[in-house]
Formats: sequence, structure tokens, C-alpha cells
Amino acid sequence: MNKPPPAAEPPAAEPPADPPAVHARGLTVIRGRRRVLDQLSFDVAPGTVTGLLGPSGSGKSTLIRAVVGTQAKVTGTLDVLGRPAGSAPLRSRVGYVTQSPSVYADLTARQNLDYYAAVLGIPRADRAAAVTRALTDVDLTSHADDLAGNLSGGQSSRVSLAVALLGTPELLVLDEPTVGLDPVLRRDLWNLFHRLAAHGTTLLISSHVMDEADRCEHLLLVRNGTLLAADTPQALREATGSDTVEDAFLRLVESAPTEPAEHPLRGTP
Ligand SMILES: Nc1ncnc2c1ncn2[C@@H]1O[C@H](COP(=O)(O)OP(=O)(O)OP(=O)(O)O)[C@@H](O)[C@H]1O
Repeated sequence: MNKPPPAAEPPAAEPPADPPAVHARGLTVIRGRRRVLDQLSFDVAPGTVTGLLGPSGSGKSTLIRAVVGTQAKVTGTLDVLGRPAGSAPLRSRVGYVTQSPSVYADLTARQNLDYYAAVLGIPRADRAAAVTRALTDVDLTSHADDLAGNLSGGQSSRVSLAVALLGTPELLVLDEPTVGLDPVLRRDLWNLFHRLAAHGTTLLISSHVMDEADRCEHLLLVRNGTLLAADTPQALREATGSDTVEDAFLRLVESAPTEPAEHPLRGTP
């Protein structure tokens, strides 16, 4: 009797793709009586540097606040590291650097970091090393013992960034971190962002400076609270036949359906 043919090997299973670090569907935010974000849908891939680019007032800070869970009146789906944005377990996993540096002016840079390290629960024995590492990451060791109140704007922003790095967050959300920095410092910070991403951190970085676009692996282009495009800088340039992301942005604006400058709420008293 013939032996039955061996059962066909099941096709090798694809390794499961990492879930997105940020997953938004139909994300809408109302501020005052205006819809300042309107039906945004996008994903941020883990371990990438994603740029959130758009002109002043386009909704970047609102989107960032929604992601870190500090924005009211958010509707739609917004998951961060697999959990609803703002949920308690995310607090230690998400680092957030606001536009205005949040440091104590009457403490030195090092004392600020030591204080936040204690708040974050870093054991006393590990604190000094964690603080020194964060100061080195943001290139502030030479100002470590200056009062934060005597630091320049860019230096204070870097203290805030160092605070966010203390907790070694999985997702680091930065609102315009390079504003007011000189080109050398800007380059150094972008190098730091890519080093962090190479070690697995996901970075979502807002900027209204289009020439920073090419420093990002992926871009979210926003305007008037809507998402114009979500793609790599190269794909955006190719799709629009543009030499720069700035030109691509302008072409996307020209080809987008005419949007009202604002999205007033209709039908509400
Ligand atoms: N409380 C509020 N009520 C109504 N509209 C508001 C309120 N706060 C902000 N806005 C509007 O929401 C829109 C988005 O603001 P947001 O700060 O998110 O923009 P942005 O892109 O971060 O701007 P910038 O680059 O200047 O910081 C703006 O048009 C702003 O005027």
C-alpha cells in the first residue's frame, strides 16, 4: 500500500509586526468652540523618529497634548503603546517635553535633575549616575552647576529634555525642541534623537521648521487641524514631484480640497 504523501508544511508564519507606538483613528479635538483637530488617522511606528510638521496654529501642540493625555475633549481612537492615551500605566513609559521649559529657576541644572529623579522613583544609589548620563546626553555637563534661572532659553530646554530622558521612556514626545538653538546644537540634538531611536525609543517631534523634515524617518504633515499627509520625506517628495519637503507641503496644500481656516462647531448653542 502506498504511503500517503506527507502533509504539506504550513507556510512559515510572518513574525507579528510590532504594534504602533501611537495609533489614531478619527482623532478630533474641540477647543473653545472650535474643532482644532479634525478626524486625524495615522500610526507612529515603534523605534522611529517621526516629525509632526505644520505651520504655527495648525494643531501640533494640541495633537501632542492629546498623545500624552493632557488635552481635554478628545474623541475618536487614540492608543499609545497599546493603551488609551493618558491612562495611568503610561505615565512612566511616555516622556514629554513641553515648549516652555519646566525647570526650577532657583535650582541648578543638576539639582533639578536630582529632584525629578527622586520624583520618578530612581533609587538614591542610582540617581547621581542617571543625572550625569542625562546631562551628558544633552551636552550640558559644563553648565550642570549653574542655576537654571541663569541658563539661556536653549540650555533650559535641554534641562527639560534631560528630565524626560531620566525615566528612559519608550515614547518621547517633544514639542518644538530645537526652537532657538544654534545649528550645531540642533544637529547634535537630532543626532541624540537618532541614537535614542536606534536603542528602541520612539520619538514624536513637532517642528514648524520644514528643513528639519529630512532629519525624520516619517512625517505627519498637518495644516488647519487636518492631516495633509503621513509618509517618509522621500515618498512625499516623489509623490509630489518636489525637491524639498517644503515644496511637497505647498503642493499638497494647493491640491487639498479648500478647507475653512477654522472648523467652527455647527449646531451647538
Ligand atoms: N482655548 C482655545 N480655544 C479655541 N482655540 C484654541 C484654544 N487654544 C488653542 N486654540 C487654537 O487651536 C489651534 C491649534 O493650536 P496649537 O497650539 O495646537 O497649534 P500649533 O501648531 O502647536 O502652533 P505653534 O506652532 O504656534 O505652537 C490654533 O489655531 C489655536 O488658535
